[in-house]
Amino acid sequence: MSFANSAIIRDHLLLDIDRLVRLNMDSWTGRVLLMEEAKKITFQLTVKQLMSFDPCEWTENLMKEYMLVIEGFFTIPLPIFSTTYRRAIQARTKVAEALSLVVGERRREIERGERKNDMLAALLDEDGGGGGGGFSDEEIVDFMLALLVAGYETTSTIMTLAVKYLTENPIALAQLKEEHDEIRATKGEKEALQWEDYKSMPFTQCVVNETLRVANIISGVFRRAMTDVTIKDGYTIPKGWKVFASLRAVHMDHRHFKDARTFNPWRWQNNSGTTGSSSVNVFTPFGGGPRRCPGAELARVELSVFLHRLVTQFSWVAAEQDKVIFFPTTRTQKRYPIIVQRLKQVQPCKD
Ligand code: HEM
Repeated sequence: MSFANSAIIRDHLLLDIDRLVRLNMDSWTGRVLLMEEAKKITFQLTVKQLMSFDPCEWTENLMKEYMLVIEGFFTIPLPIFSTTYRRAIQARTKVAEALSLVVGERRREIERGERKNDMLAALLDEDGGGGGGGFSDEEIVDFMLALLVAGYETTSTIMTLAVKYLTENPIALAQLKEEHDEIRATKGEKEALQWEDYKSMPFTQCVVNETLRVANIISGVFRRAMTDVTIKDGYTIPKGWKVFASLRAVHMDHRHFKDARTFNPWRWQNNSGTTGSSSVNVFTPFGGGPRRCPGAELARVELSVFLHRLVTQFSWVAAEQDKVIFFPTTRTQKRYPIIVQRLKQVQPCKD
C-alpha cells in the first residue's frame, strides 16, 4: 500500500504539513527545545495523515501515552525490574484502546456512507474491496502504531540535526535562507507553500541529503540471506545467515564521500554527492530494495517545509553547547535548546 507517494503528498499532505508547522511555530518565543518541538510537529502530522485529526486535547493525551511507549523501547524488557518498561506496556494498551475506538467509529461512518481521505480510510478500503481477506481492527491498530513509531523519531531527529548543522555552518545557512526568502517574496507571509515551491528548492535538497548522510538516523538494516550470496573480494554469506548492513559505515567512507565527516551540502550539487565513480548506490539513508522506507519522500517534504518556515520567520542561536550521540539512537544530548527571535516581516512597497 502506497501511503505517501508524490501525488498524495502534493494533493493532500503538503497543505497540512505547512499549516501544522506554522501553527506550532506561532507559539515559539525565547528559548525553544528544538527536539521537543520537532517531535510535537511530526506526531501531529502523522496523526493527521493517519486519521485526519487536527491537534486537540485528544491528540495531546494520545501523545503523552505514546511517549511512554517509546521510552519503553530502550529499557530491559523485564516488567519486574523496569518501571519504565511496565509503564510502556500499560501505555501501549491505552493507546491501542484509543485507536480501536477510532477504528470502530470510522466503520460506523462508512456504514452511513461517509468517507474520509486518509490512511485509515485506505486500510478500511483494503478490508472491504481488496479481496485480500481484509484487516481486523487489531491489525489496523497495530499498523497505525507501527507507522506512528516509524515516522516520529526519525523525522523529528532529522529536523533537529539539520538545524544544528546549519547553525554551525553559517555560509550554508545563509544560502538556504536566500533560497527560501526568494520563494516567500512571491507570496504573502501566511500564504501556503505549493508543490512547485517545494520543487524549486535545489539547495534545500542538498541540505536534506547531507543531513541524512551525516546524521545516519538509522545506522543500518538487517537482512537474512535467502541463498548463498557471494560479495566483493570472494566472501560468501551462507544461506540463512543474518547480516547487519551498516549504512553509516558507507556514508562515512571517504572513498565515497570526500572529507566524509564534514557537513558539506555543496557536495550534492553534482547530484550523486559521491567522490568515486562506482555505479553502486552508496547513499541509502532510507534503506533499499522492496523494504525501502515508504515514508522517504514524505520525510523529505516535511523537513523542507520545516526549514522554509524556520528560516523565513526566525533567526536563532544555540542556547548552549549540545552534542550528537549515536547510541542507542541518534539524538542530541540536551534536545538542542535554541534562542529564537521572530523576524520582522518586510511589507511590499505601496505606490
Ligand atoms: C528522516 C526520516 C526517515 C528515515 C531516515 C527513515 C529510514 C528508514 C529505514 C532505513 C528503513 C528500513 C528500510 C530497509 O529495511 O531497507 C525504514 C523503514 C520504514 N519506514 Fe522509514 N524513515 C524515515 C521516515 C519515515 C516516515 C515519515 C514514515 C511514515 C510515516 C516511515 C515509515 C517506514 C515504514 C513503514 C518502514 C518499514 C518498511 C518495511 O519494512 O517494509 N519512515 N525507514
